[in-house]
Amino acid sequence: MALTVPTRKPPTGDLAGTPVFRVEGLWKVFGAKADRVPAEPELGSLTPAELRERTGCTAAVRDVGFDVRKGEVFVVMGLSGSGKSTLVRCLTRLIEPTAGSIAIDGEDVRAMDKARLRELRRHRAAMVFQHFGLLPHRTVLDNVAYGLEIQGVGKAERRERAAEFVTKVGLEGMEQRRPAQLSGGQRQRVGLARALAVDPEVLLFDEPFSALDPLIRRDMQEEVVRLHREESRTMVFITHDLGEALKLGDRIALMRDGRIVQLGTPEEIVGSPADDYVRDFVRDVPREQVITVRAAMRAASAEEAAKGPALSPDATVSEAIEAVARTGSPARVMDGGRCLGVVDHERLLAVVAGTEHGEGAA
Ligand SMILES: Nc1ncnc2c1ncn2[C@@H]1O[C@H](COP(=O)(O)OP(=O)(O)OP(=O)(O)O)[C@@H](O)[C@H]1O
Repeated sequence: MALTVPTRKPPTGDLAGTPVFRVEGLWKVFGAKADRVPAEPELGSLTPAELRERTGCTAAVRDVGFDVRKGEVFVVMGLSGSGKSTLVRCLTRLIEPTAGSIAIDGEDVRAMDKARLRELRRHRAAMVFQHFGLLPHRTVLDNVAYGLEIQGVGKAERRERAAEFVTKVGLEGMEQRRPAQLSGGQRQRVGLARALAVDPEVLLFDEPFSALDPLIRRDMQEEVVRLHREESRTMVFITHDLGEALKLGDRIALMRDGRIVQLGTPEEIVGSPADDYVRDFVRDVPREQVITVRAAMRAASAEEAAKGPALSPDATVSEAIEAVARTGSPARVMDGGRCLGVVDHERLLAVVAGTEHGEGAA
C-alpha cells in the first residue's frame, strides 16, 4: 500500500483536551420496536443478524461514546454498513438518535428546538457531502457565497468573503465559471470553500472524496491537511479508506457493526490493535511510516546519549532508518536538550517486522 503519513503534532495548549462534541451511550436503531433495543441489555448484546431476526430492527449505532476535541481531525472509519454515516448524522440530528446523549460545547443537542438546530447545522457544525450540491446556474463565486446568503449576510460582504475562500482553496481566476466548466476535483474545492466560508466551528465530512480518481483524491487530502494546519478547525471525517484515515486523522474511531472497536491515534491503531479484527484491518499498513521513534526507542547508555544523529520524538521509524543507515550509528531521540532514548538497527527492524514490544524507554 502506498502511503505517506505526514508527521503531525497533536493540538497543544488551549486546544488540547477540550471537547467540542461529547457523545455518551448513543444508539440509533431502525425499525418499529427501536426503543426496546437500548433499554433491554439482552437485545443490545445480540449480533446484527440475531437482532434482525428477533425484532426486525437494525442497530446502526450501538452504545457509542467519544469526545471530539477542539482542533483535531477525528476520523470515523469502518467498512460499508458499519454505521459511520448514521453516527455522524446523529451529531446534528439529521438522524434522530434512539438513546444516549450528545453535547456540543456543553449544550445538549437532543434538547434543541428547531430554530436552535438550524443554527447548529448552519453555523456550528456544517456538513460537507460527497456530492456538494452545487447550484449549476450559479458561478463559482456565487456558489461559495450561497451559504452566507442563507445566513443573511449582505451582498458586498458575502462576495468579499467568498472571494477570499475561492483563493484559499486554489480556484483564483475561476470565480466566474459555472460548475459544469470545472473538473470533479475543482467542484469539490468549491464545495469545500462554501463550507469554510460560513466559518463553522466543526466541519463534518461524509466521504467527500470517495468518487474522485486517486490523484485528485490525494490532492484534496493534502488540501484538507493544509487547511487544517492553517486554521486548526475541528473536523470529523468519515471514510472507509484506511490510508485516508491514517493520513488525515489525529484520532481514528474504527467502527464495526455499529460499535467503536478501537479509538486511538493512527500510531496506536497500527502499533497496538485492540483485537484481531483491527489487526486484520491494518495488516498491510507499512508500520514504519506510522510508528514514531517515541514508541520504538529503548533506554540509552551514557555513551549512546552523547553522540549519534538526533531525531524528534515524533519522527517516524522510516525517518530513523534513513538517519541510522546514513551514519551507521544508533539515533538519539531528543526532546529539547534531553536524550529520551535511542533507536538502533535492531529496534527499527523489529518495528518493520512487527515484532517490537513498543514499550519505549523512560
Ligand atoms: N433509514 C434506514 N433504515 C433502516 N436501516 C438503515 C437506514 N439507514 C441505514 N441503515 C442501516 O444501518 C447500518 C449502518 O448504515 P450506515 O449508512 O450508517 O453505514 P456506513 O458505515 O456509513 O456505510 P457506507 O460506507 O456504505 O455509507 C446498515 O446496516 C444500514 O443498512
